[in-house]
Amino acid sequence: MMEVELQNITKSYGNKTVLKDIHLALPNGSFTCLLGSSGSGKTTILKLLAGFELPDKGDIWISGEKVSSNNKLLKAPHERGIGYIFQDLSLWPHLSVMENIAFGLKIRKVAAYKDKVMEMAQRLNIGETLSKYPHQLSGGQQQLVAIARSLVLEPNLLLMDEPLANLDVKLKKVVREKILELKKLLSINIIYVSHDHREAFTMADQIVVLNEAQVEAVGTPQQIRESPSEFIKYFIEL
Ligand SMILES: Nc1ncnc2c1ncn2[C@@H]1O[C@H](COP(=O)(O)OP(=O)(O)OP(=O)(O)O)[C@@H](O)[C@H]1O
Repeated sequence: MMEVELQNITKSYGNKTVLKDIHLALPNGSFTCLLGSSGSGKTTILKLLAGFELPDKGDIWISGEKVSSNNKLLKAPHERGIGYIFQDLSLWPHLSVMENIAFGLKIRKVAAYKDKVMEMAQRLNIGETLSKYPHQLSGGQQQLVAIARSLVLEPNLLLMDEPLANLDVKLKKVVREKILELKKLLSINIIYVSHDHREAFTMADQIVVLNEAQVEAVGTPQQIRESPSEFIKYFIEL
């Protein structure tokens, strides 16, 4: 089954076409990286999936359900079972780590929220930080809090927009390994935006390369490496 399908999606802002007749199908259980230069429409795809923006044309399907059709919203963002992690983590500075991670669960009135928060924090090795505040944590720990806050809501699909961009090389490695570990453990679908092709090639099982509002190539890292177009050779420095 396809977890996500974009069918003939077109999106413009003013007279600028950001996505042009995009067709994408991402199978269940996949870890997909969207690669492409700045302004190629990667974040726009995530926003369309999350329901924060609507396409001008085309249908979007998530977990077998049509969530938008042309510029009509059929399923609201909070009903889509999606977690979203921005580059700017948007942690609440005045709330403890425990309260940050519990935020969505409390809104949903989940009675056993403390147990769920503690279990997720243990999995991510941030159990010791629960009573601290975001400014008392390292960049990597803050990143893990943002990931915990999304995963504790048990989304089917996790959208990550350059989540490691602000971390140093060592922390990047640690968080990257954690993400892969969780992906296996929770069998969650991930769509991950990156500028860094090395990151994409080591983490993803499917890569989508965007170029000038269109899909340049889709394939496993091996397929992309074996038959790269001229643009991909240039972009990825093959
Ligand atoms: N709300 C908006 N209003 C007008 N233009 C927008 C809006 N959001 C995005 N754009 C434009 O759409 C294009 C694609 O933006 P998008 O953020 O999807 O690119 P991206 O591939 O994620 O880029 P980056 O790698 O720099 O984050 C850019 O030219 C951007 O300026």
